[in-house]
Amino acid sequence: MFKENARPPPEDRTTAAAITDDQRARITRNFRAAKALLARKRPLDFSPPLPSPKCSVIDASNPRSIRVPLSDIHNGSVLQHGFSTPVKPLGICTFQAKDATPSSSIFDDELDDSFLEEVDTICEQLPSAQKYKPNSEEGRNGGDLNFDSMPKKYYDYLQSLNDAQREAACSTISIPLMIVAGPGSGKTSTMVGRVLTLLKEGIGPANILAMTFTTAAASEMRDRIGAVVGKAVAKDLAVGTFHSFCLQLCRLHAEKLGRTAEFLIYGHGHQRRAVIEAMRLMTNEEKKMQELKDREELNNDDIAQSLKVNSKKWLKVVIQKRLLEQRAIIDVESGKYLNEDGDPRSALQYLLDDASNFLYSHYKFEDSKEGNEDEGGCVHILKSFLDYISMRESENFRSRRQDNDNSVMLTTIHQSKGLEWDIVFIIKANDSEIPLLHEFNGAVQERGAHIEEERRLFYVAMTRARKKLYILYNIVDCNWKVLLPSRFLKEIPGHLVELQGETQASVLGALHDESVAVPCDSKCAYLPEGIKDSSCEDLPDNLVEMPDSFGNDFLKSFSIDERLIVSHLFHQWAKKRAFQHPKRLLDKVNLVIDERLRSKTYKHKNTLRALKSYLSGNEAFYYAQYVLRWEQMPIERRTQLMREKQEHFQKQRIENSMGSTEATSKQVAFLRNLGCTIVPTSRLHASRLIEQYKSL
Ligand SMILES: Nc1ncnc2c1ncn2[C@@H]1O[C@H](COP(=O)(O)OP(=O)(O)OP(=O)(O)O)[C@@H](O)[C@H]1O
Repeated sequence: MFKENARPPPEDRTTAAAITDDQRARITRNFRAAKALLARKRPLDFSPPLPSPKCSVIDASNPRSIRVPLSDIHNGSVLQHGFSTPVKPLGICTFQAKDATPSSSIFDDELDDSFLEEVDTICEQLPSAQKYKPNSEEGRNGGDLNFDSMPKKYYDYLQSLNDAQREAACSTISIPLMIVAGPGSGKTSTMVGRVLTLLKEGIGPANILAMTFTTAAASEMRDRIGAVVGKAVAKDLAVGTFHSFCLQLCRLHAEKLGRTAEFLIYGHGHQRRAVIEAMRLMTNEEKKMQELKDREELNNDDIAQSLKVNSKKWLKVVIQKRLLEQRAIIDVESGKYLNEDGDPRSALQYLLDDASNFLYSHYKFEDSKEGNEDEGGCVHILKSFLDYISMRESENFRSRRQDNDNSVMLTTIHQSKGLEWDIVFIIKANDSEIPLLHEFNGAVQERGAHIEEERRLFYVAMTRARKKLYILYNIVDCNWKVLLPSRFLKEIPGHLVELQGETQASVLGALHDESVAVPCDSKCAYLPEGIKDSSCEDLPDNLVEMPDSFGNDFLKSFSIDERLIVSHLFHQWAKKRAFQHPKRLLDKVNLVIDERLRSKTYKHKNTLRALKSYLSGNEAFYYAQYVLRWEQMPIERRTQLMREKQEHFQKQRIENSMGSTEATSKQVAFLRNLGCTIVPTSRLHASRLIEQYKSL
C-alpha cells in the first residue's frame, strides 16, 4: 500500500478530532494538494533526502532517481538533460515545493490555519490541468524525448480530452487517482492520457501497468496509446487483463508456490474432466492388473508398484490432452476444430498430412537422398518444414484478420466491454432477456441489485456504438407468446429515440388490443394459437379497460398474417395528428390502399383489396376508433397492460398444466397431515385444497 494511503497512527486522531468544520471543508476542497503536502511532510523512512526540482537532474544510474513534475518539463529545465526511466518505487513522493520541510512530520504540526494556508498556496502553484494548454514551442521542441513523434501528438491527444479528463490525465503523478465514471464516458481515453503523461514524465514503458477486463479491451488500449507514442513503445507497456497479469505474476514467482513456471490452471470443467479421465485410466489399469493377478502372474506389491508407475503416465496423458485443448488446431480448409473432442489423433493426422504434402511439393524423393545429405539431411528438411508451416500459419492468421476487418462482429455484451463499433445492433432487447429474470418455483425473481446490474449491462451495450445504435426486440416468440420490450427502453430519453419498427409496435398493440378488449366468448378467436388456450378464462378487470370489441370483430375477417398488415396500416396513420378521427383515418387508409394497389411492386395487394371492401362497414369504423384510443394511451399504461396480460396468461398456463396433471404424493401427504380426506383430482386441485385447509 502506498504511504499516502496508510492509516494515521492512533495519537494523530486527537489532532484530527480538533479540526473545525471550516478547516475540514477547506481540506476537502483542496484535498489533493493537502494530500500531497501531507505526503511530503510525512517522514519517508525508505527515501533519501529529496532534491529540489530547481537542482534536480535525472540520474539514470541512481536507483532512487527522481520523477519530474510535468510543470518542469514545460519549463524545459529537464528536457535539456534528456529523459531516463526512473526506477524508484511508485508511491514515493519526490516532488519538493520550495517551502516544504522534508525533515518535519505532519504529526509534529498543529493542523492550524498556517497548514491550510500552505495548502492553498500549493493549490495556486499547482499547474492547473484545466488551464493547461501546450504552447506551440513545446509542441515543436518536445522531440528531446526518446519518442520522436510523441510531443505534438501527445498535446493533440490532451486537447481531445474534456476538462475533467485532462485534469485527471495530467494531475501530479505522485498522487494516486481513482476515477469513477459510467460506461462509455471516457475512462479509457483518460487512462490513455494518464499513461501518456507518465511516459512523458519519464516513466519507462516497462514500468507502467494497465489492466482491463478483456483481452480485446487491452489491445484496444494498447492501440490507442500506440497511435500516439508509436507501436514500439506501446509494445513495451504492460497492458493486459487482470487474469493474464496475475498469471504472469504467479509464473514469475512459481517457486514460491512450490511449482515450476510451466504450471497449468484448470478451470472447473477441466478439473472435472481430468478427474474423470484419470479415474477411467485407473479403472482400466486395475482391470488389467486383476486379470494378471487372476493368472497369478502378479502379487499385490507388483500391482501397487505398477499403479504408481502408471499414474505418472496418466498424468502426462491428461496434461497433454489439456495442452492440446488449449491450442485449438483448426483444419484451414474445413474450418473444423481438430482437437475439439480432446482426441489428439485427428490433430496428429492433420500434421502428418501436412508433412507429407510438404515433402511431396518441396522434395523429390529420388533427389532428396543426395541433395539433402549435403545440406544437413533430415535436420534441413525438418527446419524447412517448420519454416513452411510457420509462414503458412502467419499468412492464414493475417488473412483471417483481414476477413474479420470486413465482417460483422457477433458478440455478447460482456465480451464487448471496452470495445466500440460505428454501428451496433442490440438484438432481442426483451424483458426477461435484459433484465435476465430467472424463474424460481414458477415465480419470477426480481432483486434490486440484480436489476441494477442488468441496467448497467444494458447501458454498456448501448455505449458501444460510435455513430448509430439499433435496438431490436421481438414482439412474439415462436409460439406466438407475446414478448415485452425491455423495461430499460423506456428509460431512454425520448428525444434520442427514433422509432423505426412501427410495424412491430403497432402489431404488438394490436395483439394486445385483441386479447384484452373482446368479450369472453369471442376473444380467443383473435389471438394467435399459442395464446388461445389460456386466454378464454376471465381476464382481470383492469385488462378490459379497452371496451371496443368491434375492432376485434373487424380483424377476425383476416388471416393472422393479414392482420399484421391491416393493423400496421391503421396504427401507422393513427399516430399522425391529421387523422385523429375514425372517419378521417378510414379515408386515409382508403387512399393509401389505392396508392399501393397502383404500385407495381407492392406484394400484399390481395389483402388490401379485401381490406378495401370492408372499409365502409361499421366494424371498420369501430376498429379505427379502437386503434385511435390505443395510440392515445400513454406508453407506460400500454406497457403495464401488456405486462399484466402476459402475467395473467402465464399464470393461466401454469394453472392449466397443473390442472391436467395428477397431484403429487407430497401434496397428498401434506393434505392428509392437514386432516383433509378429499382425494385431489389434480395438482391444481391439491394446491387449492392446501390453501383452503391451511387457512382453516
Ligand atoms: N472528451 C471526449 N470528447 C469526445 N469523445 C470522447 C471523449 N472522451 C472519450 N470520447 C469517446 O467516447 C467513446 C468512449 O470512450 P472510452 O472508451 O474512453 O470510454 P470508457 O469509459 O472507457 O468506456 P467503457 O469502459 O465503457 O468501454 C470513445 O469513442 C472515445 O473516443
